[in-house]
Amino acid sequence: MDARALWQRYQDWLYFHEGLGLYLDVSRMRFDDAFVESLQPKFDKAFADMAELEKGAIANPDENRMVGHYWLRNPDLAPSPELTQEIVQTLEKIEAFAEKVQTGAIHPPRASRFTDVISIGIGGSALGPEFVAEALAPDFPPLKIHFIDNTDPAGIDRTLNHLRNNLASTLVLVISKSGGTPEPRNGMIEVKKAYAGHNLDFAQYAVAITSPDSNLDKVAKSEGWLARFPMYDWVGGRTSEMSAVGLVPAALQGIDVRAMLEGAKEMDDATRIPDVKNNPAALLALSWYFSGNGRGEKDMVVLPYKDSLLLFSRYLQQLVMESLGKEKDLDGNVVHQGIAVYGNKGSTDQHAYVQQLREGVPNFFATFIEVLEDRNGSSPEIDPGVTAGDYLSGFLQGTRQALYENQRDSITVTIPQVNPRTVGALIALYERAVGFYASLVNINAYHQPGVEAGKKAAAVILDLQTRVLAVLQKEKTPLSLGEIADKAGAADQIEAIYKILRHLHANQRGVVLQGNLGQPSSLKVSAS
Ligand SMILES: O=P(O)(O)OC[C@H]1O[C@](O)(CO)[C@@H](O)[C@@H]1O
Repeated sequence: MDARALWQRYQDWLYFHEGLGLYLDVSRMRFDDAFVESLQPKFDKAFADMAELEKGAIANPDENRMVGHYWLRNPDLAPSPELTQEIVQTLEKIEAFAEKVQTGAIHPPRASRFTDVISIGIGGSALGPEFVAEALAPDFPPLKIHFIDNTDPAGIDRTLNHLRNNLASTLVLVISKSGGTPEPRNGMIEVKKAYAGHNLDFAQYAVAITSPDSNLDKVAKSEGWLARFPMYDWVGGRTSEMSAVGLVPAALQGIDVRAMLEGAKEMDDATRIPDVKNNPAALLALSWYFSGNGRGEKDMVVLPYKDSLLLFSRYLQQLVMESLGKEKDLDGNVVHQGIAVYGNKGSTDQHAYVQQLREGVPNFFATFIEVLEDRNGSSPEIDPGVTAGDYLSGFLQGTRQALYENQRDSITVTIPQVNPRTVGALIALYERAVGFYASLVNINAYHQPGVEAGKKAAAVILDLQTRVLAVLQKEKTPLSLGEIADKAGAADQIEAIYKILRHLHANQRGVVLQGNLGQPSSLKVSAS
């Protein structure tokens, strides 16, 4: 296509949301009109499915749940007055709590203000808060946020070491929808011990964000934690940023949560329009479908050209891959769906993997996120008439063009600036696009059966560890791995047993390995 025709295509397909100042350009995805036409029946169904879902239909059949994250930003849409009221009241409660913490009306026992906050959670209970903190927290927030989003002991130590002198003024959020996920539970227990080690009463620092009556909720209630906020069963973890999960940490950092909700609401309104060309989420879903033949054959590379949006790709990774990565479709056929997502930020990535994007395996499509405003205030000139922001803008355009010339398609989302409204809108845009795409490929976007397999397998390993340690404690003489496996009644688990013992040995946990470490079968194991 020559430059003139491309310019025409750009204008023909350009979507612009006036209220948000958001543009979506899908002109560099090479679909034609016939393709768009062919997807129309699927889109008719996707629009109808979405309307049902918003009315409260059970859209997550295996978990028998409604899917209502859209109601969080427009509570009047909730299917019952009780739900509407609950959403409104929770938001008011969050704002009141954040204000009291910031003004010192709620303060820790030994300090006049909370200065820091540790947010403990994983997956949907971490990625949204992390993305939003990186994107929107002021340079000098009223409370500085720190995350524990894993069960990595060294990671937990690092966070606690940074806070060693401030623990007495650090609030702790424990975020877990189920209230039973091992990683946040472990984080909570370790942090609780650290507080006890400093003679601090954890309950006076702790806030729970979880489903009412979950294990976490029960602990928080019985121990009299500072506050508890509800997580609703009709909000999935990966779409929970605008529930208490995301709003509590955001509000504590002084981020305008109402503006975030407003931006999301405006985007939700725009993505309700049942017309593909005038619906930005439908345009995204169409582009994804085109690129990967409706089978996820191409990866989504997300490249925001703005440092503060660094974590957007990580956030989208869960939203897209946990929602779309499914073995079976809604009719039970094995389909192995999904779209792989990765990315970091431009122009930084141009000096890393963009080389492969331009010349290597053409197994992806790019999504550029462009921010029109360079910075708050004016920019110095780097060269005559040229600023650092001009470079950034030039690099984005240049990369988009270089990819296109080499048959690599891309989408560009442009926002006027990174602010609570546009971040709320971006989240809402992708949430809806994922919903539409799931409908196009006929899968349930709202469950995650695959994640359970890993959790169950880990539980089996921990149980095996207990059995193996019991065997070793009884024995006087060193045993081979095979002997331990037999005695533990787990002859078929010898490799797992070896790895458990090697890990315990490395951590001086009462296990000694003797022999050639490179030849596991030569090892003799004893309790120390
Ligand atoms: O908030 P929870 O219940 O601790 O779950 C954390 C994450 O774990 C998952 O359930 C997957 O294991 C995600 O869907 C969820 O966001």
